[in-house]
Amino acid sequence: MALNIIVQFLPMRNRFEGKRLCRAHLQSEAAMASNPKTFTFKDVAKHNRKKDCWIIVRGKVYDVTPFLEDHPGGDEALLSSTEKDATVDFEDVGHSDSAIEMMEQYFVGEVDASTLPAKVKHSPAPPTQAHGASNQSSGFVVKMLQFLLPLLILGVAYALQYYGKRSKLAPQ
Ligand code: HEM
Repeated sequence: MALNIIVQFLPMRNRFEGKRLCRAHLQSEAAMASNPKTFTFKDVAKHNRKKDCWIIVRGKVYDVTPFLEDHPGGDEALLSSTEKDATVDFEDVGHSDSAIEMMEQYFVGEVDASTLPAKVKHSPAPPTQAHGASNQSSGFVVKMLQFLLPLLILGVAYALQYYGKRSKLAPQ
């Protein structure tokens, strides 16, 4: 029943998008929408080439091979998003609503979340105590030099002037 409703709806959607699809295609598309295929991460990661490029975004798998040439962000952005969970990369770009709508046509299934590789933490390690201390002391030395250097120059200038005068006054 649900499948029939989807099959009836899909031709309208595809006519609107200017596509002509046969009934068998529509039925398989409808079946996939109601019962998506589940892939392991390893299976998806195999599709990592220009001629066969799959990406994972928010747990869903997209075959973006036909979109590589047309992707406004370039094919490299999509190719470098293979073999990983590209959700963060995708979201960092701030894709528009129309980009998100476009994704639907490349949807091929879902990824088994338990097969995804563990997330790598990219946050920088907190500075160690010794590192922080050496930074603080070098900052202090720089400040002292900034204060002392003009005084030192003044002192030398004064001393030169003083000894210059004395040597002039001294009997020949
Ligand atoms: C099925 C998946 C994707 C679709 C349908 C898609 C679609 C689009 C579209 C329509 C744009 C134009 C701007 C917009 O409307 O937001 C765009 C830009 C872009 N996309 Fe994607 N994209 C996908 C996946 C990705 C992924 C995984 C990356 C990885 C980083 C990516 C990187 C970019 C970049 C860098 C831009 C250019 C942004 C700019 O110049 O401002 N896209 N994409």
